Amino acid sequence: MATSSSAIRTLDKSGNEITTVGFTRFGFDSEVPIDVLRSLYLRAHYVTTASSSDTKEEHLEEQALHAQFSKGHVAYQSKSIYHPETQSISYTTLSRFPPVKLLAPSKRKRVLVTGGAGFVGSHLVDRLMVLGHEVTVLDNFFTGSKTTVSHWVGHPNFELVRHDVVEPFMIECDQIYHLACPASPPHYQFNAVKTIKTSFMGTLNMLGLAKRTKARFLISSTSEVYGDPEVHPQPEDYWGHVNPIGPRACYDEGKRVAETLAYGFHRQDGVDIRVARIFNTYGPRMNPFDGRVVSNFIVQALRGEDMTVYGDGTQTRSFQYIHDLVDGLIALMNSDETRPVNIGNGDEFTIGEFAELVRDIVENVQREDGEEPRRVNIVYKPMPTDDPQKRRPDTTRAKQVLDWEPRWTVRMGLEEMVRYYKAKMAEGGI
Ligand SMILES: O=c1ccn([C@@H]2O[C@H](COP(=O)(O)OP(=O)(O)O[C@H]3OC[C@@H](O)[C@H](O)[C@H]3O)[C@@H](O)[C@H]2O)c(=O)[nH]1
Repeated sequence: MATSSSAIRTLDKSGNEITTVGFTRFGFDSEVPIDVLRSLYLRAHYVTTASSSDTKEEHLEEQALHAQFSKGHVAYQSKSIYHPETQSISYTTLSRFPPVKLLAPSKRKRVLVTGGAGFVGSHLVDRLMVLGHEVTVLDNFFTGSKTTVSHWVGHPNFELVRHDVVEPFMIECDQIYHLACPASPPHYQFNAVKTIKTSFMGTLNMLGLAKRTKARFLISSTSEVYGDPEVHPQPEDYWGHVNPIGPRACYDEGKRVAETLAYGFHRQDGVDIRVARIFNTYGPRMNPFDGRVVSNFIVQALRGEDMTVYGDGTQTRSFQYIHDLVDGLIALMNSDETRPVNIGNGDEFTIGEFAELVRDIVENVQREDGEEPRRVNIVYKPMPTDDPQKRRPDTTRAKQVLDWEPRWTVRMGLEEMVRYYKAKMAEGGI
């Protein structure tokens, strides 16, 4: 097994090295070393029984890619074995779980994460687990995947339940992060009725649970509640500009009604609610084929395919890295703020500029890895109906009430995500 660990240095917006993510806010410590998290999302999923020298070389390369990040956390690597001759895998669990904090019972929370096997959910779960809490994941695996959290299966603090939130669910818990809902436009439009049903009935069921158990309830709302905004950047008191009958309505109107439900339960029944309006977020474990712009662009550039810009590429988005979002969600959950709070990064790009940035970063990473990059073309495709023209969060409230602001530059986050997809490709996962 390769032991190279020339770890990649990640610098934050002020030029300081990022070695940990999280912080202590409102008496809740969310800080964990970034290497431990990386060892979970950048770990190799299996080792190969090398029958040919070719396979062995490929495998060593792939191990080296993972090792660059995980600084030798090999103790937590899977020992599953891939047999190339028969194209089969002998699965094992992790050789050892990563250490989790030993918390006093008064500090240990029982946390329910709906949609915990999705992109955002799985990173939140990793963080809460390493911090020493008891975590239950509910997921119907429609867009989430068991593999995103399978490294915790069997841990005494962890439980994974296949369940669809449109059906009621009962459990004792202290905090509920309600994330369950497809989030990528092609996925949420695939079955529009199911999407709005998930937002409405799922949120109704989980608010009912919060009411019964007196758990604190955080809903993951979205920048899409602002629709195609006429105010820029978007503050939380902007009511939005949403087409109630368009193809995006199942998601944006669904999230708006979910917020309405949350405030209904808050006012009528005293449910302790938190509302996070999440802006475009990207990072490892995003499904490479979920159709959103960051995953599409990186996968296209890595495969040497044309990068598809929709419309003329003048529409804008502001992109936040997953660890900043998780910091913001945990800070909000543990704060006293019951008003909606935007969680997003203010670095705004036109989609045309963003395509060029992603292409440059992919080429740089390929060069650093000693490969000859092949310049891909940027091509233009029709603009989807009701695609918002501009989007940037006003994060004044998050700064004031949570003392939170994004630390990751878009470049740093993209580099890590490109390396993650590269490693997945080397492993045959893409
Ligand atoms: O291949 C692509 C994909 C997307 N795009 C464009 O890139 C922009 C961003 O598209 P995405 O699909 O990534 O995301 P959107 O901003 O449209 O929606 C997102 O908003 C916030 C979240 O709540 C959701 O995750 C998602 O709905 C859009 O203008 C889209 O048309 C491309 O130009 N090319």
